[in-house]
Amino acid sequence: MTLTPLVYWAQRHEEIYLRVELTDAQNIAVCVQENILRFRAQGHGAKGQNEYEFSLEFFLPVKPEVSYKSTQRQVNITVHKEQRGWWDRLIVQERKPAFLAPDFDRWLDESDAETEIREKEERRRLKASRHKEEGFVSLKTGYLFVYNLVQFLGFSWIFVNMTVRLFIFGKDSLYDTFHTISDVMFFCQLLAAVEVLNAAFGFVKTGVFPTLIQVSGRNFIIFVVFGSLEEMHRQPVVFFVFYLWSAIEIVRYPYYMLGCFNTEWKTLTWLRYTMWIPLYPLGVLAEAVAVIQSIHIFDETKLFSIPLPKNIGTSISFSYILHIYLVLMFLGLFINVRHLYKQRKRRFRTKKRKAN
Ligand SMILES: CCCCCCCCCCCCC/C=C/C(=O)SCCNC(=O)CCNC(=O)[C@H](O)C(C)(C)COP(=O)(O)OP(=O)(O)OC[C@H]1O[C@@H](n2cnc3c(N)ncnc32)[C@H](O)[C@@H]1OP(=O)(O)O
Repeated sequence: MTLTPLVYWAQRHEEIYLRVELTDAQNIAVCVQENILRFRAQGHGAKGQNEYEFSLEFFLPVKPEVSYKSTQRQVNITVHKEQRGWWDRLIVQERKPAFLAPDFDRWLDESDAETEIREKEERRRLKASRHKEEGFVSLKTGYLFVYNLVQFLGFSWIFVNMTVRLFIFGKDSLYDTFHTISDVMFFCQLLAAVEVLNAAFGFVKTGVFPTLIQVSGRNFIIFVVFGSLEEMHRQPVVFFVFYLWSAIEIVRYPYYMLGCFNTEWKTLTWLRYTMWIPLYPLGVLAEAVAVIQSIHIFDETKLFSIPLPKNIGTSISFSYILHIYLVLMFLGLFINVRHLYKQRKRRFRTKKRKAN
């Protein structure tokens, strides 16, 4: 006599779930042919240890591929509907066989199943966007780390080179700073333009304006005042400007590098948010000296002077721009000192709050 196990079923829009009540099922054979599912297995069912089998002809077409998973207590079968939809019943016969019952553990009505799909979709979407976000974050971190590393190496080379040369050649080293250092300084300062973009695109949590002032201020000095006037190349002021710039950067960039990995070294943080106090005014002062020294050279050489129509005059000297720039410099100094003061307060206030 054929023994039939108890079979519980539930459906979703795309699948049918069958739970066959057989413990320690072995030699399981499940297949779907001509829309009929046939099951046979040995196991412990309602009639003890025996061979059990059943077959079901589905209400609507299903795919022939069937998957099952056997656990100690039951065999779970999943069948995929040929077409997505909600079935009125499981099998073609209107009268349901005695061994078949709804699986109330998995039972959902149509609208609940739709909600479940929507929730699943939402979860999948969230996971995908989190994945994308994580990918973006790690790409951003990698990019920032490499950028900061390159700048750190560049400015360290400048600082160490200048220090060593100062020790070896003493005062003489002040006169050829431009020749020995300017290439690397050009490179680092050009690259620093990236910082304005970083701030503009929100890659780093900072204002665009202070960064713009910083980068354009320095680039004006190095490319226009020093770069375009050979007479400026041998001025000791080049040494002071470069030394003051690089002194802060060999601290600032490693601070950012650690920040990329949410790490911090307290001494470095303190230096980053303290060294600017003497360095920034000194740096701007050195730059102002350079600008003042260059004024008469621009006047004499008429470099960058703006030609005027003959009836008005000869030309407008670039030194007028430099005078305006001198005023802007101190305005820029004021804006950035205020910005750095706020950053310092924010940094140390958060630290204190965290420590409490
Ligand atoms: C419209 C144009 C007008 C032009 C007019 C020109 C006038 C020019 C006048 C001024 C001329 C100035 C010339 C410069 C002279 C000198 O430099 S003198 C030497 C001393 N200098 C300094 O001490 C200044 C050094 N520079 C800076 O500090 C910056 O460039 C800054 C823009 C002034 C301030 O930096 P900012 O990013 O705003 O502050 P931070 O606290 O450091 O950073 C904020 C958060 O952002 C994170 N972050 C920033 N950059 C990076 C990065 N590259 N990588 C990773 N992370 C970064 C940083 O970690 C902070 O995050 P939190 O730690 O989470 O807070």
